[in-house]
Order: sequence, then structure tokens, then C-alpha cells
Amino acid sequence: MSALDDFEVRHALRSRGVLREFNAIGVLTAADVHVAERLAALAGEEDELIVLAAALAVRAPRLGHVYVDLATIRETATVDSDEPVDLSELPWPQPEAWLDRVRESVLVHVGERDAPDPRPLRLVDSALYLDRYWREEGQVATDLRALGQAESVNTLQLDESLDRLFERPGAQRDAARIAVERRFAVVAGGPGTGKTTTVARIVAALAEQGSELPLVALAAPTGKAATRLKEAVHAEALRLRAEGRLGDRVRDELLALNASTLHRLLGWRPGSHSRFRHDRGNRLPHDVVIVDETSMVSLTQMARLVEAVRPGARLVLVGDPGQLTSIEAGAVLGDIVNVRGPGVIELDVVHRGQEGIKTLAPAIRNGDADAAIDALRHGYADITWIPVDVGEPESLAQLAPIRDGAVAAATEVIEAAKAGQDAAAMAALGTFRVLCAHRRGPHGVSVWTARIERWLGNAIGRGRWYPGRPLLVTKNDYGLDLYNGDAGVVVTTAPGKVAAVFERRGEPVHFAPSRLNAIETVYAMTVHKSQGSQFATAAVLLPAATSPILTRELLYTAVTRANRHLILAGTEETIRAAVARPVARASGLGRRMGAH
Ligand SMILES: Nc1ncnc2c1ncn2[C@@H]1O[C@H](COP(=O)(O)OP(=O)(O)OP(=O)(O)O)[C@@H](O)[C@H]1O
Repeated sequence: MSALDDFEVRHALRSRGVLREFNAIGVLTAADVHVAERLAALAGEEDELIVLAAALAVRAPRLGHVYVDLATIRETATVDSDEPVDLSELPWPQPEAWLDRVRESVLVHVGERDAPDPRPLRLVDSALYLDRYWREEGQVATDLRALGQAESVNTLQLDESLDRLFERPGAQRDAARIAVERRFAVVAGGPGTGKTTTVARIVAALAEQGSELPLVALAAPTGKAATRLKEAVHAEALRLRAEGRLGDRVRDELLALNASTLHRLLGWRPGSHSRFRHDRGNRLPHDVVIVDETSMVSLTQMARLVEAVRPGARLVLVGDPGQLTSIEAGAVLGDIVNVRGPGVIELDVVHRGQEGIKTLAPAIRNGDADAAIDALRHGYADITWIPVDVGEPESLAQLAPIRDGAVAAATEVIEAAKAGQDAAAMAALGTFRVLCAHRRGPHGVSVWTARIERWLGNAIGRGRWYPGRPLLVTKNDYGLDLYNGDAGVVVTTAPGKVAAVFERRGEPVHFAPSRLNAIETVYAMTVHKSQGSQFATAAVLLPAATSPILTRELLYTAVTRANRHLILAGTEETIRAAVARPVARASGLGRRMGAH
């Protein structure tokens, strides 16, 4: 029994009746119960049902929700298990009576009004928030509303810029117009719809507005996404100049742009998760802040960002609201896009990619399971569908395309690594990746990593740092400039010597293996971790249809990781279950921004 299990059991034994049952079945962790009991003890709250409500409010952000809806939690609660678990047997309180008691608690402020005395919980209708999240959500809504005003622009110049920068009218050109005309704009769209291409043209159009060059910040939640954004903007600048659609001055301005992680932009301070150098009292100096991959930005990160944007500056959020949301609480991009405010525009024409994936991805995103199954059955050259449950041992024989692909790609990586060809090894690394929903269990990353290593057999060298070992960084390391999700590979540098190679600004960078802290072998990775990356071939292994992690966003994110070829292993039942289950994150941002 692990220390954690031990703690769970010990805790369950100490807790009181109702909480103990919720803990035992897996709805509440020991930590949820512990925090709620501490809050109650400090305030002298003894009502067990209030402590239960508090523990569910603590649990919510752990699962990505901003609050718990006490009126519906009985129907919506799930536990992370491959097996279906019946939660209806739990002693759920009757919602009306429960809410009446919660409203009276000393732990709880009721309603939207600011209150002088701090209390840890906030109840708005039937939504129970940890006060911190209620404040952050309100702050983001207020700051975005304040930003969302129109700007005075030189319309003649803007028309001229847009006519020159865009070949034809369409959503991309509309997005650029909006981003110049308004201080807050959102450019939403799936992979290959031209979001990054449009960013370059937005900056160009803004630069052409005046003689003063605006100070532009490009940022993304991960280092990898930031690098990609910068490279795409530079490539677009060179292309536009070559086509005679951009002057030298603005081309140079675009080429001088760097991109950073959001953490870096805000001035992350060691030892602090939530405090940054730039905040409401010390705003960012930039005139324009552009954030890519915004679907991965949590409510807390967004709160820190929008308070740091100075009044009068512009904020442009770019991302794909169909993808998985941030690991932490909130579904900020989706909420903002759903409000459909005047600054929001969706790009829907896909300019890149293969026919099959281009047909399958929107079917999933639109929740059309029949169309998704049709696309899989159609026989497109870029899709291989293996309709089996990969958790069943007898399915292995049918998974030969995955074995062949994984072994071929890994062999190429190993050969390049042994020959000391770092760039070639990095390139081969991006040609194939197995993606799983879970980390553990028969459908999980651990089992598949071990399986691929077995398939490779003697091709893998001895020891931990064998040439060709594919690496994944699992924690941000600001000192080394390596970030969670960065992929690298071990390469021979001299006889008997190796280095871990990662890519920085398009160039291979070497690190001594001993300097790396949180690192894993990455023959397979979770779909969550793969967000923001694409692979020539992605082999997606779906979990059982009953897995609570299986959602529409997970399937959509997984299939859109494939650039040229998708191998999808999962039964029709599993695919239909995923498409039918959009992530329903409890979040009040849309309502508080003045939607519906
Ligand atoms: N209007 C257009 N006409 C033709 N090609 C386009 C157009 N817009 C973009 N493209 C091309 O489509 C490809 C994808 O564009 P881009 O990388 O900007 O998309 P994206 O939405 O940022 O996708 P991702 O998020 O996957 O990177 C690029 O090769 C780009 O040059």
C-alpha cells in the first residue's frame, strides 16, 4: 500500500460519517476532506452537510471546475475509474434543504456583492465557490469588459493594409480588422485554419497604423507553443515581404519579435506560484499582447494576465476552443467564445492537412457521431481505423500498424542518435507518437511505453541514457529554459559520451543528462500532454467507453495531433461515447461577462 493510500484510509477512519462515505468511494480525496474540515474547525462550523459542501467546493477546481453546483452535483459527479461506479447510493442531501443550510453558514457569503469580512466560500444561486475562484472569475470578467472597447483607428490606412495583406475577404481578414479596431479580440479556430498566419498580419496591420512601432508581446502557455508562434510569425513576415505585400520596416519589426511563455512575460518569481513581477500595480509595458494556445490557459493564469495588461493596450487571444481545457480550473477561452461578443471571430476554413482528418475533426467537434464514423469508414488514405478495444489482450494482433510505425520511427531516432546527428534525431522523433487517454491501466501510457520498449528489444542500448532514448520534460525548469511537455532525445556526442538534445529556436541545444530533473521516456504520452504538439503520424489509443476521462474534447485533441496520418484504435461504441460527452466544466465566466 502506498503512503497515499495509507493516508486515505487513515483519514477515512478519522472523518465523520457522510464525508467518510464520499471519501471511500473516491468522490472526495483525503485532501478535500482535510481542507474542508480545517475551514469548518477554524470558523466553528459543525454541520456535517456544510463540511460536505465545502469539501465538494475544494474538489471542484481539482477537476477543472470553478465551482460546485450543489443542485446538480448528485447527477454530475464522477470518479476516476475505468469501471462504472454507482454514486446514487451515496447519502446525497436533498438540494433545497442543503442549500438553505449552506446559506446560513458562517463559512459562506451569499450572492454577488462584495463583503467586508473574508469568508472562504461564496454561494451564488446554487453554485458554491471557493472565494478565491469567485474573485478571480469576477476580476477576469471585469477586466475583459473594460478592455473590450473600440479604438480610434486610421480607417483609410487600415483598409489599405488589409487589402494588401490578405488576398481575399474572409474570416481571417475580418479577424485582423477586429483586432485593430478593438482593444480585445479573440481569434478562434481549429488546426490549420490560419490562426498564426493571421497573427503575423494583425501585427503588420497594427504597425502600419502609425509611425511609432507598437511594443508587441507574443506569448503562449508553453515554451514549445511560444517558439512555434514566433517561428510562424517570422516565416510569414518573410513570405509577405517576398510577395511584395509588406515593406522592409514592418518586415524587420516582425522579424525582431520574440515570444515567451506567459510565466516569463508576467515575470515569474522563483518560489511563488501565483505572484508575478507584473500585476495591476506594475503593468506590462506592451501596447499589444498576443497569446496563442489560449485553450490551455487556466482561470488563475488569465486573471494574472488581464490585470497586467495596461489600460489602453490591446489583448488578442488566439486558440482552439474545441481542444482540451487547461488542467487547472476554468474553461476561459470556451467561455469567452460562447459569449460571442463583438471582438470574437472564428476561422473555419482549414488550409492545411489531409482530407480524412479534415473531415473527421469537425464532425467530432460539432458532436456529429454519425459523420465521424462515416469519415472513419470512408477509407481515406490518411486515416487507419482499428475498431478494437486496445485493453483486450486479443486485440494486440490487430495493432500491427502501431507496432510497425513505433518500431520504424524509434529505430530511425536511435540510428541518428548513435551517429551523433542531433537534428536528424529530433526530426525523426516528431514522425510518430502513441497517444493514450490514461497514464495507467491496460490503455495507459506506462503499459504502452513498456510494450514499445519490448518491441524494440536489443535496439535499445543499456542504461538509462542510451542513444535514441526519447525524453519528455514533466516539470518546468526555468533555470534550464526547459518546460513541461518539451520533447528531446539522447544523442552520442563522442565515443562513450551522450547529451540530451532539445530544440530551442529551431536549433538543437545540448544538456548534460545529470542536469535534467523531471524527465520521462516518451514512446507514448497522454493526450493532455500532447496538446500544442503535432506528429506526422499520431496513433491514438482510446480507453474503454466507460472511462470518465473520455470526452469529445479529448478525442478531438487526439485526432488533431496528427499532421499526415492518423491511426485510431477504439471501438465504434467508444468513439460514439466520446463524441456524445462534451466536457461540461462548471464555470460562471460567460454569465459574468454579460452573456445569456
Ligand atoms: N488564407 C490562406 N490561404 C492559403 N493558405 C493559408 C491561408 N491561411 C493559412 N494558410 C496556410 O495554412 C497553414 C496553416 O496555417 P497556420 O499555421 O496559421 O494555422 P493555425 O490555425 O495556426 O494552425 P495550428 O494551430 O495547427 O498551427 C499554413 O501553411 C499557412 O501558410
